[in-house]
Amino acid sequence: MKESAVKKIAVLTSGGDAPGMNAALRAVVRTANYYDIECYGVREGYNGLINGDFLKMGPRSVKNIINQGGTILKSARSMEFKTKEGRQKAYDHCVRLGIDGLVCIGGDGTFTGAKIFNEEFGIRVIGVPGTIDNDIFGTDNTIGYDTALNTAMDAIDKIRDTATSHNRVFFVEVMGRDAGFIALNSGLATGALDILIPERKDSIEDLFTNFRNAEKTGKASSIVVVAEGEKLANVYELAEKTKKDFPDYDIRVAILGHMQRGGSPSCADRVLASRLGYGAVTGLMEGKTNVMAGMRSNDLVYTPIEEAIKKHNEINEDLLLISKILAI
Ligand SMILES: Nc1ncnc2c1ncn2[C@@H]1O[C@H](COP(=O)(O)OP(=O)(O)OP(=O)(O)O)[C@@H](O)[C@H]1O
Ligand SMILES: O=P(O)(O)OC[C@H]1O[C@](O)(CO)[C@@H](O)[C@@H]1O
Ligand SMILES: [Mg+2]
Repeated sequence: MKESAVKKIAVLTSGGDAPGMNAALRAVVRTANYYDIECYGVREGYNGLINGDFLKMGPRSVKNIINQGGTILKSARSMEFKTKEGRQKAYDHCVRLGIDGLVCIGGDGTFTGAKIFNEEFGIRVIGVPGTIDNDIFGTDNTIGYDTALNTAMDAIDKIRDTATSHNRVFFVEVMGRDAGFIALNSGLATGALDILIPERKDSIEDLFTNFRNAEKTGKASSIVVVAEGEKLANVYELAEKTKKDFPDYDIRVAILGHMQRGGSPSCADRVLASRLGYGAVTGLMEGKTNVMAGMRSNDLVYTPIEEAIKKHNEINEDLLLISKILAI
């Protein structure tokens, strides 16, 4: 490899934590070490950058974390980084330490911040997609999504046991403030009667038609999976509306919540995190900046951050159709 474009890099985790962030951090630190690049960890996302909360990291600083959920660097949603003054403080710390490249592990908000930081101060930045939401263009999956999906699936399977035993209808809310990927795939995987996601315009009449069709085939219990960001109504309102039209239904609501963000990363997430962490460091070394390292069709690819956040991963409408056909 020709001479590296960076000599001293920093890495941070930001936004909602995601299983596999630690595996990505490990990959960044150890790849940097392999290529003789100094590496600093930044605590608590962009807040640590603003407050100068850096720690020098070497191969042993990331021992025993490949299998750990959460992020040992901790994460934050930093309001101050959204201000010019906050970013100036962050840049001053980078200059003081001689940081010439920054690896930002997080979601679309984290990438937006990284892009602005790069454009304002010229410091090299590279994004690693770490979010359970899977809402980033330029990578087939984001780190943490597979684990969260499996956590949601396991939980809904358990709800199915009790729903079936009591002939009940369950509205289950899964995470995704603006994205329906977890809802769509966990719903398909658990045989949900209906799946409601923010990317699609849903109607209560369609939902009720599904209930009626299910009744006709003798279905005695049902699960409806609803993304947190569903626009039609939240799970409690959906349950209330349904009860009005179907007074005989015994309805319950379950919100899976933050359990979906925790836990040991799946094999797929650990492999993805290792490959993208490696790709982030080698990308910076090759002089890449303002891009995200992603995995598409099993290949490491770099996408401009602008595209990664603007294009948003597309929902596969076929999955909704398949789910509808198979659920009744
Ligand atoms: N417009 C912006 N300008 C500067 N910084 C930003 C901007 N948007 C987001 N950030 C920074 O990125 C952080 C993380 O963003 P956000 O809270 O949206 O999470 P995320 O990275 O999208 O992850 P997830 O959606 O998985 O929780 C914000 O708290 C903020 O510090
Ligand atoms: O933990 P917080 O800050 O309430 O954020 C919750 C949001 O974060 C996410 O889990 C993504 O990290 C979204 O799915 C969810 O809407
Ligand atoms: Mg986000």
